[in-house]
Amino acid sequence: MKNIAPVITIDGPSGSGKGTVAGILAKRLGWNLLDSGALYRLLAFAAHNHGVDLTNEELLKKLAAHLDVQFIAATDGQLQRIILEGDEVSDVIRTESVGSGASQVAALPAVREALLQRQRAFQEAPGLVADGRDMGTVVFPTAPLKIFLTASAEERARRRYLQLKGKVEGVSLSSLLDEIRARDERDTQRAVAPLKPAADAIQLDSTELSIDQVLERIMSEIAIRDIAG
Ligand SMILES: Nc1ncnc2c1ncn2[C@@H]1O[C@H](COP(=O)(O)OP(=O)(O)OP(=O)(O)O)[C@@H](O)[C@H]1O
Ligand SMILES: Nc1ccn([C@H]2C[C@H](O)[C@@H](COP(=O)(O)O)O2)c(=O)n1
Repeated sequence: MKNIAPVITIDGPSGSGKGTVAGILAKRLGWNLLDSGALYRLLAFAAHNHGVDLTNEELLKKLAAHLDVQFIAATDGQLQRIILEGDEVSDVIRTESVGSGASQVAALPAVREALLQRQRAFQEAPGLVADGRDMGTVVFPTAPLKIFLTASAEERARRRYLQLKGKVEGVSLSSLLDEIRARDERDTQRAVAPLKPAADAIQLDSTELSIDQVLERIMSEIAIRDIAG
């Protein structure tokens, strides 16, 4: 039964709204959720804690293969929680510096290979919503619905600024825009599994759309395909 569970993939650059939309969609459908970026973030965070250099592909591959992580599904009153080696890290892995480290380790082929099966194991009944950079191109290439969600870099930086302002000290719109552009460049230009739309993905530019409007568009694609029962 495991591999026939349908998958909806949502790929796109940082700050385009993938995680937000994927979380709401999974809850609405009662499906499982894979936040694949969290795995790369966890690896970068664990590497830092264990003193492993972010360019040491051999050691990172081993760390990725043995990453002791637990995803605790969201409930009505609580967001999804992530536990790494016994400690809750749901918030600390969300900083832009961990994101940048994640983007560096994600460019290493051995790391991607080590995390592949772990990601595919999330494909369980009744279905899976998976967000990331290569969900539709590499991890779930036969998914019946693939969304490629974008927004202008300026709008993505603005969203991130609003998200972090008041929570993180010294956050500035211009440095967030620089970081977003640097991450876009690394994620799209890497040799292995670069960020790009799958040939059969529906491209959605959310620059001028609210979260509800994005969800509405995706729900109509789900209805057209009749994939959620
Ligand atoms: N359509 C939208 N309009 C306005 N704000 C949005 C929209 N979509 C998402 N946001 C907000 O933008 C911020 C970033 O969204 P989110 O974390 O979902 O992006 P992401 O693509 O998953 O980023 P990352 O890949 O870095 O994890 C959040 O604060 C979210 O509430
Ligand atoms: N499927 C994925 C998911 C993430 N990454 C890398 C590239 C991102 O910059 C970084 C952090 O992801 P985020 O949490 O911001 O979605 O991880 C990837 O290469 N492939």
